Amino acid sequence: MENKIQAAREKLIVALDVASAAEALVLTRQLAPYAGVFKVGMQLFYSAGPEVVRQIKEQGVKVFLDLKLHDIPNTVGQAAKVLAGLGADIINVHAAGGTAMMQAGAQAVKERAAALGIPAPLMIAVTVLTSVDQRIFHQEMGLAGEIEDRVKTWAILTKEAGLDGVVASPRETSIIRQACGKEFAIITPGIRPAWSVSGDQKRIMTPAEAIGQGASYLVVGRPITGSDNPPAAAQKILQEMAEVL
Ligand SMILES: O=c1ccn([C@@H]2O[C@H](COP(=O)(O)O)[C@@H](O)[C@H]2O)c(=O)[nH]1
Repeated sequence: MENKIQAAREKLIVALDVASAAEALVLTRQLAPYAGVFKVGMQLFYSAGPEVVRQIKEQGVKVFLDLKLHDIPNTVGQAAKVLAGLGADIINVHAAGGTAMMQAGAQAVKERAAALGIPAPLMIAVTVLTSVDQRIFHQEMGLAGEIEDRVKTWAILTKEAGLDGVVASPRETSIIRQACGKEFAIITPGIRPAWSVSGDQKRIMTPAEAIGQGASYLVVGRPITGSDNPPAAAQKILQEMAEVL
């Protein structure tokens, strides 16, 4: 079982959606025994600045820099070059920006990492946000068809553009895995243990279900960070993941 707990730890990403480096570092120290990767999103990055990436990495964990770049190819390439220099282990763009945009980001990241002599971070594309359901997809976004078909199309586009994987709901994991193969990274937010509330997340699964579907990584934020006892919540999730590995 200890090996399975370790394997689950490598797959658990904690979303540090907090307003300061101090809060993020307290959570990282408390939760590092249970999670191998910590996610810096827009709230933390915009409030604490780039230095927070290095501070979190000093705790001996990996960093997923979740800034979801989405702009014209030149702008994304230049921004990705800056982000690659921060030492993050995972960086992302939006698949909706298209092939040229994704390639510009991926190429800039590889070149920058090579110039610095550091390992290139995984370059990942966000497909359809997990807060989107069929109604929002059709009526508000004006998009036709089923969400899972769009996710599959964008996952294939992402792979063909040379990126390493996608962010998607755990509900689309098996369809992506079939289309893109076992080496393709599938990062799944929208994780809700049975004992937690869904909040703004729409396309959700439990940690055990997501692992059972073949997700590479599970992103969990509020069920852990919003709990009265974050280490206990993380341990419970880790145990649930390990049981199906
Ligand atoms: O489709 C997406 C893409 C990114 N996220 C991010 O994941 C975490 C989830 O946090 P919870 O508190 O567990 O809901 C959050 O940082 C999002 O920005 C996502 O949820 N869905």
